[in-house]
Amino acid sequence: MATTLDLVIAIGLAVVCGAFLFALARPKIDPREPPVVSSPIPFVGHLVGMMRGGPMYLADLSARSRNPVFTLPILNGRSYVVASPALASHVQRASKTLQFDRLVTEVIPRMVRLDKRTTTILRDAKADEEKRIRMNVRVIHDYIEPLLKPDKLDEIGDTQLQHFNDFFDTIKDGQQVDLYHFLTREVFVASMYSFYGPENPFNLHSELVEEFWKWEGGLVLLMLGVLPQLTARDAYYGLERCTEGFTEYLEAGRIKGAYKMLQLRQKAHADEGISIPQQARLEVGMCVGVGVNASITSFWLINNIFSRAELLDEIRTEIRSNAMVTSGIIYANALRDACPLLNSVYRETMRLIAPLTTGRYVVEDTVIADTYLLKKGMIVQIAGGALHQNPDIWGPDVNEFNPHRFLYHQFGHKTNADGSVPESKSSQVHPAAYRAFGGGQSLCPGRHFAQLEILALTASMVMGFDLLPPEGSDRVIWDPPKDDKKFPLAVTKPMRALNVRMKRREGTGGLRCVLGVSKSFTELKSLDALQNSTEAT
Ligand code: HEM
Repeated sequence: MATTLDLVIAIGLAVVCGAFLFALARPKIDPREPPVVSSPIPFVGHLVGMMRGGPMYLADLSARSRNPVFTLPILNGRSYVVASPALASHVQRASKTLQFDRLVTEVIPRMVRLDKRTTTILRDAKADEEKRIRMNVRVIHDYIEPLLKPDKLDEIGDTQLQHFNDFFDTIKDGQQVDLYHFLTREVFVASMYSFYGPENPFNLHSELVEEFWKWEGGLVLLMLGVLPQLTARDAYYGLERCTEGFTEYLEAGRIKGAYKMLQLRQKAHADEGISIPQQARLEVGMCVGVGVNASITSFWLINNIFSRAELLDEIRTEIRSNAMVTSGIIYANALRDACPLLNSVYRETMRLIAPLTTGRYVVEDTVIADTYLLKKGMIVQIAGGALHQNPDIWGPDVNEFNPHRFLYHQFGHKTNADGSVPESKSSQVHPAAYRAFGGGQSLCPGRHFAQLEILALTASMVMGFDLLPPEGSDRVIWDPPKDDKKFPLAVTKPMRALNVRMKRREGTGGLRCVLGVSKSFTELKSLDALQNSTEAT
């Protein structure tokens, strides 16, 4: 019979053997690599931490480590985490050897379950060797970025705003809604209409809208790929149904009604020999970019404004004075160019809900800032959560919503101890600290469109409606907790419904938000004054 001593010896031996094996298997780290931050659980500790704590896990590690970049040993490799704006810039600039597109071609096939053949086409393993630009990068540079520049948004922006205007017309006075569901679905449906045309799958088969959100909501589990029909059932079948919808759309040639950039993108896929059902999967993936982040951001922006009565008043005054020619028309371009408070609140909202981590694949050993060695085959993460939550960057109120943080500059200012925002250039935040739209090679090409649509939707709500407690309640319970413990593929969602009753403000029936691109706001104002004086005489 084993004695207690035998047991102690056995455990001791096991610990020694375990430590020996661990030391053998541990990756050899070059002293020039960034300092290591270990986890108490070997091999998988950081993976588990990231899965369970999401962006906040990296933010916590960064606060503890206080190094601008550090190394996380994971399995038999490692990942580097960048937590300083200056180093983020260095990583962005080294785009030849720290590649975003290599990572994308690893992630997309898992997201939309591409077959091997299509995955091989996307990865284009010989591209670097043969000095060719991968197809997905070409599509972004040649079609997507140029056709989403501010001066190209007239037509598509007009369609989107028209969709919003029609939507607001259908709202019944006193209608009760869960604000999150209500707004996200409208922004998503409008975006699909504007980008994929009136015959888009979601317009023809409205049940696909919820199928899409089921897929998007279960993406992380789906991408793990362990028996996805069982472990990520809703996401799996949501993706299959949306794929069927897009297959029918492509087979029927309905892409002819889509925005030009998507037609060109689809042609590039077809030219590479990608089959229609596989192209359909790539279109489902594109819908995340086009329709998800802006939907969720609109909700938080509206929550943040309406939950603060004084701020709501100030923003109403700003829009009325600076973006409305007559009481019935809001000029969307003036929202962008002449409403600093609204824009500041927009950016501050995203600072708090978009702790997005951007990755780069190290294709060759690279030294950044003449100091840190990043080894080939590893992944570098620019940790948006760590950067957005750092009091050394943003000031002592980093965790608070400060509507004035971006009032004087789009990069923001580090606040004073009392939360006031200095105007001085010396307190201006480093441009690479703000990660809501990524940066460098992966800077979001849709950011101008996003700003246009989100500000337009918000202004229409702010000027057109009061949001009151639902029947039977005496107050609106604003600020739902954020679901920020998940590994972020998109901006953070709320963890509960936000129920409100929508009351139309007096005299705002027929309110429209339009682009008014052809003339500056000042010109429009003077034209209006002229017209009014002519009418009066
Ligand atoms: C508030 C709204 C939005 C946010 C917060 C956002 C955020 C981002 C971020 C962080 C990235 C870089 C991803 C990475 O580095 O890993 C990105 C990429 C991208 N976004 Fe956006 N985005 C928004 C709206 C849009 C819109 C409206 C469109 C299209 C109309 C769009 C299209 C894209 C595309 C195509 C990419 C991929 C770029 C590439 O592969 O180089 N986004 N977005």
